[in-house]
Amino acid sequence: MCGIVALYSSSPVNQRLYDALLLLQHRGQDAAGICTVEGRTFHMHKAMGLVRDVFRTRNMRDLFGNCGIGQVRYPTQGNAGSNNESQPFYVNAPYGLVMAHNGNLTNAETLLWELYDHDRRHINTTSDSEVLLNVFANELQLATQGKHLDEDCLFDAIKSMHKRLKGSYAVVCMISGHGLVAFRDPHGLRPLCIGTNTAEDGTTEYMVASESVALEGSEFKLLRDVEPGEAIWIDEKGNFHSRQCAEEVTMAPCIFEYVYLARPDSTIDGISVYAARLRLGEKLAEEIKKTIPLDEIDVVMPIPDSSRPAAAQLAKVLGLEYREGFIKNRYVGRTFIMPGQAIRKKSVRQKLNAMPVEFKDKRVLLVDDSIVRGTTITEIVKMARQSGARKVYVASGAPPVRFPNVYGIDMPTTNELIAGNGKDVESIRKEIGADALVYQTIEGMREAVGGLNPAVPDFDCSCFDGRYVTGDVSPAYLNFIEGQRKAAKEAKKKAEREE
Ligand SMILES: O=P(O)(O)OC[C@H]1O[C@H](OP(=O)(O)OP(=O)(O)O)[C@H](O)[C@@H]1O
Ligand SMILES: NC(=O)CC[C@H](N)C(=O)O
Ligand SMILES: [Mg+2]
Repeated sequence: MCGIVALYSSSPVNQRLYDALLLLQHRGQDAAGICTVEGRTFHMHKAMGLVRDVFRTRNMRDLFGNCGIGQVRYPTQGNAGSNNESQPFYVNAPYGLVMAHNGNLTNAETLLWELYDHDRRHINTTSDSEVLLNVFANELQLATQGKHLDEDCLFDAIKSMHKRLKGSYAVVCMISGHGLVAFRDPHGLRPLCIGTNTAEDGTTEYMVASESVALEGSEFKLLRDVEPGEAIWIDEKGNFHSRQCAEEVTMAPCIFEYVYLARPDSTIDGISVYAARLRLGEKLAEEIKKTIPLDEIDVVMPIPDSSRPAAAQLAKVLGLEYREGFIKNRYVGRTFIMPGQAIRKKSVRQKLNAMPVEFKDKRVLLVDDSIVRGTTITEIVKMARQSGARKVYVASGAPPVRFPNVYGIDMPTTNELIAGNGKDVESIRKEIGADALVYQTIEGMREAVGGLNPAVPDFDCSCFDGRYVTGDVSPAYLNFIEGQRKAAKEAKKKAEREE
């Protein structure tokens, strides 16, 4: 889950791309990059770090042009912590292409060898996004052979590309001299929306972004979501074209966007993330009623930040007091999307601090949006007890996360999940040291989110139910990923020892 953005305007875009990336920062903290185009020349700056650290005034000044794309990265494949794998990626033929990707290709390995052996293309990193760019480049090259690039050949190229790719991909791309392209995979796994604005000179400006919050922050109006499988093209003259390019479309956006990933003030596929979180709180309240006598709970507390709407609504529905017992250090980023378990663990304590006055002799119900590796909640339960809580109950707005995610969230192996390998709730409760543990049900979660837009027929809930909508994720593939992860960890340890 990276954040991506594209902007087409009649005036310079550098500052507004920067501002949009700041609004998407919660989607990726590893690296950031912007590429603009001036005439046929690309200007790019990208590096590891947060948006505010990556871009200095001198870098911003060099980003000339009225069209551009940007990305904030949260790595899922390839090297985390590598400057070379920050995005956008560039390839010089055909035309000159730059691309930013949110998602994860599940057949990157196969494509890599096809690109070497058959398409004669060189990939210089271990990122699946560079693979994706080169598949697109190859298909565009073939579709435009002996022709000028027009709507038909561009969309034909995307059609052929969809046939080769597996996994999740929301993409923004610039073709030098030919404008801006954006597309979404046939399941719509990762979000992508379009907004418009009327510029001072009366022309229409377009922005495409992972989340509507990025559009609104730049005073754009949300036009609509990009449909699963659809591609849009804003040509060099500013004309808008769109076409469905996938043969089979089965919409199933990732439900985890609503649970945790997206900002609450975004609307994705017609569903307000905030409204979804309130309803997740209501559904969770029903489960609590079945498990913990309400007169044994003195106070409900959120684990800041993402669980706040659900916890507040849950407290309201149950008629319980809602208090903020944990204060968040606003200068520490999101813990879950940090690379490496050691840094995640350390960050929880740096990020959240308990206020003893809210805990002393109380029976507290702590609500989090999700429990994934259990890093946060294990520390938090300890902190609540150290602060004098008499009883510590825990409730999770999402069901147990039992299966790896292969569509752009970094949970690649079952063994690192606290509920992995079918572990029962009682064992998890003991492991986190809570007096009671209540999870949302899968049906409750689906109803809470899906009930807000019946036009979304299905959701990807693979990390909860093990059903992978792309149909190509076998146990052998999951083992392969697990092996890759282990090898990467060992290589890193070895490198550290040799340093
Ligand atoms: O079980 P874990 O592996 O610890 O992961 C789950 C936790 O991580 C996330 O918080 P995070 O600190 O990333 O962000 P937030 O401030 O948006 O809640 C999420 O909201 C849970 O609190
Ligand atoms: N989370 C994402 O969207 C990651 C994009 C890409 N797979 C990478 O690792 O850089
Ligand atoms: Mg959290």
